[in-house]
Amino acid sequence: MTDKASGQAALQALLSRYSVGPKHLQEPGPGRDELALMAQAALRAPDHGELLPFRFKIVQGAARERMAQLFAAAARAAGKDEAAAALDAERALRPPVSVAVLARIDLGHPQVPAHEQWACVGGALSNFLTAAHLLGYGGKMLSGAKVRDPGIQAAFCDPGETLLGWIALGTPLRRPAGPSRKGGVDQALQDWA
Ligand SMILES: Cc1cc2nc3c(=O)[nH]c(=O)nc-3n(C[C@H](O)[C@H](O)[C@H](O)COP(=O)(O)O)c2cc1C
Repeated sequence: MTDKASGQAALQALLSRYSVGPKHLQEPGPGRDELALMAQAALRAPDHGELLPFRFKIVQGAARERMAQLFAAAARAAGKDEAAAALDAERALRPPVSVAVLARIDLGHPQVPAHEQWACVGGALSNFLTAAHLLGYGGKMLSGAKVRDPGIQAAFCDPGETLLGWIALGTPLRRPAGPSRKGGVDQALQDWA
């Protein structure tokens, strides 16, 4: 429990979170301690059986170059031309920090079905993004067909893991403030009778 005043302030801050795409991110990205706080927030997602069905992998510094090469190779493998491959490589280099999101779903778990584990992964991802926002960073979860590229999967995943994509993180150039195209509370919250 938090006291009401600080809870209201935190809630207002949460309600102002919108995704900020890589085009609108600049240096500096979050540091190691801030990323650890984001991971701590992710760990507060409801997790039936405490299975920890997610992992985050930080891509920063020189690792961004390596990821850019992988993105370009995946683009070529998908039949894209050199200009398109260069654009895909740029996607790895543009955000100051990217964080790969991996799910490890135990399909044979006796108590916790796969959909409950996926719900935890979604909660973790959302908490991570919210923590980034509360620390003053912008972020956006991005995927694309490249998450299914065998070379990229081999580079990021242990056996049995699924690559969801990457959270692009950095200092926002602007604060997006909706409105979202999504439906509102009346669609999301209904009475059951
Ligand atoms: C797993 C996952 C993958 C996503 N991949 C993409 C993507 O490749 N491109 C994209 O524009 N949005 C993608 N999105 C959606 C954005 O991250 C974002 O949620 C959406 O633009 C809505 O913005 P909002 O977070 O401000 O509501 C993805 C979301 C999730 C959860």
